[in-house]
Amino acid sequence: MVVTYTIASGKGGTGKTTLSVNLGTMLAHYGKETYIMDTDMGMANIGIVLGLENVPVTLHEVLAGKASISEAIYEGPFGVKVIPSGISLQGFQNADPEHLHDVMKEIIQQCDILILDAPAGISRDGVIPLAIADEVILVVNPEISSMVDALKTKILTELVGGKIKGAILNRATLEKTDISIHKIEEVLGVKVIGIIPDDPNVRRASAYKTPVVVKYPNSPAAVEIKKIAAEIAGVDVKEKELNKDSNEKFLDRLTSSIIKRRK
Ligand SMILES: Nc1ncnc2c1ncn2[C@@H]1O[C@H](COP(=O)(O)OP(=O)(O)OP(=O)(O)O)[C@@H](O)[C@H]1O
Repeated sequence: MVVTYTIASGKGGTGKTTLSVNLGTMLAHYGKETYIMDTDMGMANIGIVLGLENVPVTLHEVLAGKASISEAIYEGPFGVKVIPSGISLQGFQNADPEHLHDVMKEIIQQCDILILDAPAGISRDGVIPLAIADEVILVVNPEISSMVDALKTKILTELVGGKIKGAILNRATLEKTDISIHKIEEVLGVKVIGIIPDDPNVRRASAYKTPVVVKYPNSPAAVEIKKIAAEIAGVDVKEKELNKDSNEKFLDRLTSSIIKRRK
């Protein structure tokens, strides 16, 4: 059965695109036919982070009725399929998000998992990916403003009949001021399904237009993303593949520090 996940947050810059691209890449690596679609049509980033910014056909043209979806599918790392949105404002203006559901129906005929990278903020168009996915994953940073916006996104998702799978804490640090997992779960009323550390390798990898799980597979952020992907894919990934040993101390320290903290 196909599963569609929307990666959302409310607040901008929490790591939605980073997670969409890296989770999608790993899900493909673990044998799932995975598609990533950039539904952030105004501020499209997936094409940029994967070096697909100059492709001739994007989701914009498909939603404007000028191209078919098969023309807008590109191959990414580990065979993940990518449907970028265009970067031109004209293309954005011509695209009709109301057609997104029909496009999605076509794609799910050919894949196991579809990941929708949602736009930040609460807009009419931004609500569509929250409503049409099977499950929404909230990406939060360990700060109050991120939590407040994630809570709004959760409420909005439920209002439009969507379902939340859980939250991923991204850019976690050992700072005492970081919000604890306990607090996140209490405030959002959802489970935290992954903790990804703040890791300079993420930005380093994006300079090479390559996901961190590919460029720096043993970095702390990559290891945690691989764990989340393995869980979603339902595969038992060997510790060697996760490079658990070399990262164990850092990640264990980070996780227990975050879990223990109470605000
Ligand atoms: N775990 C991390 N460690 C360090 N940097 C990170 C991490 N996750 C994301 N970043 C960086 O944070 C910035 C924002 O990430 P990203 O573009 O994925 O966020 P976004 O939520 O998709 O943003 P937008 O709302 O603008 O679409 C990028 O520069 C990215 O490289």
